[in-house]
Amino acid sequence: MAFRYPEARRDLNQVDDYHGTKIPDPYAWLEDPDSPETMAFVEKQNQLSMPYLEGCAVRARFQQRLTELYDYPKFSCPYKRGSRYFYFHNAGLQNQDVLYVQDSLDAPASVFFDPNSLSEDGTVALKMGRLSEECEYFAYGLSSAGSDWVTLRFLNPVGLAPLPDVLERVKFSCLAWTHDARGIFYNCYPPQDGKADGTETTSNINQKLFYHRIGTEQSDDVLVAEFPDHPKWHSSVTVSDDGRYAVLSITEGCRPVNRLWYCDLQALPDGIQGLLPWVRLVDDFEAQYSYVTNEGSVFTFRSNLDAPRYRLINIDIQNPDRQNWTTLIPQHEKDVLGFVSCVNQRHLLVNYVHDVKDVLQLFELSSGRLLRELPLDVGTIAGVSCKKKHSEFFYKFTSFTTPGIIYHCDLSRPDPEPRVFREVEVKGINQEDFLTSQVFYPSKDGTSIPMFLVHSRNLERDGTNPVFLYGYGGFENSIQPHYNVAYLLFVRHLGGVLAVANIRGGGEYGLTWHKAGTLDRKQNCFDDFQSAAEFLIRERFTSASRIAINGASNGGLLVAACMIQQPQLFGCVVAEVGVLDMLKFHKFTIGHAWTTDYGCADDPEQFQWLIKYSPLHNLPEAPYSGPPYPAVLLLTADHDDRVVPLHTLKFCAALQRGVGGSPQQRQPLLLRVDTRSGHGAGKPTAKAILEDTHIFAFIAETLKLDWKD
Ligand SMILES: O=C([C@@H]1CCCN1C(=O)CCCN1C(=O)NC(c2ccccc2)(c2ccccc2)C1=O)N1CCCC1
Repeated sequence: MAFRYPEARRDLNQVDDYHGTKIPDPYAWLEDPDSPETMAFVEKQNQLSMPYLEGCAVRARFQQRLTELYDYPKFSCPYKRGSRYFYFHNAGLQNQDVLYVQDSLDAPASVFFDPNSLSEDGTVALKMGRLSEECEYFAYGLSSAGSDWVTLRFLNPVGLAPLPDVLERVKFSCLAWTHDARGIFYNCYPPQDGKADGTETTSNINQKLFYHRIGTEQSDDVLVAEFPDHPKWHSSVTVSDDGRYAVLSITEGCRPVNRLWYCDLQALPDGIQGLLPWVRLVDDFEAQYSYVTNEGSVFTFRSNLDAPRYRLINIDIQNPDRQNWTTLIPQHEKDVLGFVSCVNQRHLLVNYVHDVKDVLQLFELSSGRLLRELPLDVGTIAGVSCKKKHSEFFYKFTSFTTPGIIYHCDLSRPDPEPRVFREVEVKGINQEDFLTSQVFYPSKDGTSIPMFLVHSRNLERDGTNPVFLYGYGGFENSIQPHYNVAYLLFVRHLGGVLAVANIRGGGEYGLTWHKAGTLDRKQNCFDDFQSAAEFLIRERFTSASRIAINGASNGGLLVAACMIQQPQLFGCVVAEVGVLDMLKFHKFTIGHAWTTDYGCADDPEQFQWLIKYSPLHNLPEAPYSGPPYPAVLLLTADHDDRVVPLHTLKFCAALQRGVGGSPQQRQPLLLRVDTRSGHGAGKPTAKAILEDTHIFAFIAETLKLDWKD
């Protein structure tokens, strides 16, 4: 059935000039989230989309099964702090995970912090938390309605008495106690005009680094670093394992590179009283240096300096010249060095990523010698808990079909073997029903791209199976196997194939893989993703009209751009919180940080890159007579201050006008704007279940899939 889409005013006077090229922006009025006209547009879109989504044939069935399956107990690794253990737990359907504490691993646990008590709808989330070294205080950051804005508060871990200290305007912040527990390093932004609740689009610049002393007012906090000449810089402090140094990492945007400054806190005659006398160990943006540990003046960093797959280097800050730097663990010839943590004083817990699958090894800190490999199935390490001063550590394993297994290893034992500490089962779904495989397919330029496939064991490769193809492709973000019950329901009850394409732009093979999907090579991401669909069709898993593509954030850009480039290749597109206006993204909230992957339209050459694929600027104009577009579901939310909703609102208006008016367009082009919700982090379980239900019900409806028990 054809749809009548809401009329959206086109302001034909709104034309921008990019280095001589005139670009109309008729829906620019949708950039004001508070205008009555924008609010009316959102309301009309929801009035069209919500009845359709609620009316999808499998919606109730999917929601019921998803709720049942979601309702399994979730645990984080335990964290030993002081003499006690802390861990996050969710009974199954709680909106937010709860932080528990126990005196020993098998002692009864009690609630330490329960964010669920802080809001009726579960939209207040615990974004960050940090106990001081000897558990004198617990600092924690709360965010509301999905916004990136955080309010920091403190409580006494014994008795849980709240302290009066409150720190506001915190965002993208570190949280680092000095070991004397007298105070904490954190970041905040200067006051701004207008709202700061996550519905505003105001640019986030001039982030500063402060030191807050417990028991004082935020207005008395000590400004310890600021960069007035570099408004886009972010800073982040780590306090060294021995408590002596404040290690400062400075980034500009999202490139995996940073300056590395430090301050010897013991050398401060009067303690932290003002801007710190930072020593600039590395004062350029040529590479990334992440603090691992230090033995006295010898610091170990994970770095990509001359090592796109990363390596460990040692820098003696007494002999800081580059020619004195040494390699502790050289770059692996194929695998990417992932996280590295010091444990048991003299060991390094080292993660490698081998063809998108995790490996865990133990090395000797003093020599960089490999001691042993820790047993791990094919999948992903979803969490690690260890400290230099502890001999024991925990790690959590997950995969597409394993919800979570937590291992415990104590290196002080004579035979330190990891043992299963906790394994959760999901009732009602049988791991044996699913087959996970990894394939490699050629992209347009011949590059071999890995892709995970999950489907039922008895799948017929007759070209008729529905496919849910997911991708991201940016910011060095690797998409590794992860447990998602909605994916498993799609496979089990809608007879689908889950496909996760590890396209360029991610970090799957290190920096070269990331760079190959950025700036003037961004089209590689789209080629890789379209090639994934072509591969699945060629290999007779499916056919174009049975393919649903999904991506969020940078992944929303991915699927929107691929749809526009090859509308006949897909049957359904679900674009979540996407970056869709590539000419203006840098103007809003933290968008300026993404120019490291995308470039910026303010630059004439980069404008030429962006205008070629920007979804908002490459949609067909009415009257459209090309191939019908797939069914489209666009999702965004009113408190998304990471990727502001205006991207999706403008794109929706242009899509419904450009394509929606065509008589050949039978599939729906819908937008759903959620409320009291944001980019994704901290989303309450109830909202997550409803959103996944809408997504898969929409896919089932538009691909005409039947539920099979
Ligand atoms: O949300 C995003 C992107 C993807 C990764 C994080 N991100 C962000 O936009 C994160 C925004 C805040 N942020 C920075 O601007 N630099 C980061 C950082 C994050 C990842 C990689 C490098 C730097 C930072 C700040 C302080 C200290 C340390 C790091 C950070 O968190 N996008 C939305 C759509 C396009 C990209």
